[in-house]
Amino acid sequence: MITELAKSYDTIEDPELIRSARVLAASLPVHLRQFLEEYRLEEPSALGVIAGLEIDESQLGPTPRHWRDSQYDSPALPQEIFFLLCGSLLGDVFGWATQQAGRIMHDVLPIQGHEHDEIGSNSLQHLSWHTEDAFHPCRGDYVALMCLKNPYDAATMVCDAADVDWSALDVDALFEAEFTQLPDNSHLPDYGMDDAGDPAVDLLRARSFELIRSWNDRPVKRPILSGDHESPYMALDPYHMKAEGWPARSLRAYEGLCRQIEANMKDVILRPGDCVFIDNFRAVHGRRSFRPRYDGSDRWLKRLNITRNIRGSRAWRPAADDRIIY
Ligand SMILES: NC(=[NH2+])NCCC[C@H](N)C(=O)O
Ligand SMILES: O=C(O)CCC(=O)C(=O)O
Ligand SMILES: [Fe+2]
Repeated sequence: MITELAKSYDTIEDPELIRSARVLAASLPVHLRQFLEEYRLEEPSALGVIAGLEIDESQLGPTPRHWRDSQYDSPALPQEIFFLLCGSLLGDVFGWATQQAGRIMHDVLPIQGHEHDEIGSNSLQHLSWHTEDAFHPCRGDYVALMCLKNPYDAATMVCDAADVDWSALDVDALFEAEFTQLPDNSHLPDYGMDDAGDPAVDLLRARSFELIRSWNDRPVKRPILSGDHESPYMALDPYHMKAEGWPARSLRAYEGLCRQIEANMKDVILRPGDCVFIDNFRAVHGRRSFRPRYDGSDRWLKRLNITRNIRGSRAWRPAADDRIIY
């Protein structure tokens, strides 16, 4: 089915394909749809894995040197479609104007020159654990990763909120709007920008970069936890947090949470064909360091952001069916 579908599209970014995704997903096997629906509704785990998708590495060809080189003629288009359909059963996929040139399907791969930068395309330096897009009020409910290659078993790290002993923490303090979360580096023009080839889009993107940059100067105070006090949702990216001026109680509560998260972090090694859905409210994640090769055989993942409430970002999008947040 996905091989047939792939013949009709040039790129996964085709708005017609993205718009049809949930309708097309109705043709996926019922046990798969059931699995994703239970994962979404019951929250049995912060991690849902669909394994067994066929990947022929010889057919994939070399890992691109940059996400910029991957959008057209993708050798993995059938797999990308499968991943899109599965993700669309959890919610609506979306992208950021300020990340990977406003694409919806991201690449996670090591980029030459980024080895020691704090960004997903680094390698020799670990990627410190975080909530995906923690700084943004429109952050996704899920961040999904599909593995195409991982020859040296670089580990993704995940901490499930279910493994945190909330009774030992000052949960009430973490529900208070006392915490400053700054934008992460992947939304900086240096990393995320590319020419759209359309002056109107380029102008909108420039405004979006400027808005996000302005949050560095005037950080908003927000809670780290939300939802149920016994089994809370969390949003934090400590690398991009500034503890300056926080009340002593808030700081203590935050440090206690970070210690627990670090103690409960687990390695998950993605294998080619694994589609991993991370609950971005119930887990934080990161990645261990590895040595990149830059010879075409490097680790290569695809990434999707998924929201259960696309209307929540309507003020940030030019049209109801536009999936890019500006
Ligand atoms: N601590 C961090 N580095 N947070 C940001 C995470 C990486 C970011 N999502 C990226 O695409 O690169
Ligand atoms: O590479 C991984 O396994 C995770 C990447 C990630 O968390 C990110 O790019 O934000
Ligand atoms: Fe991430």
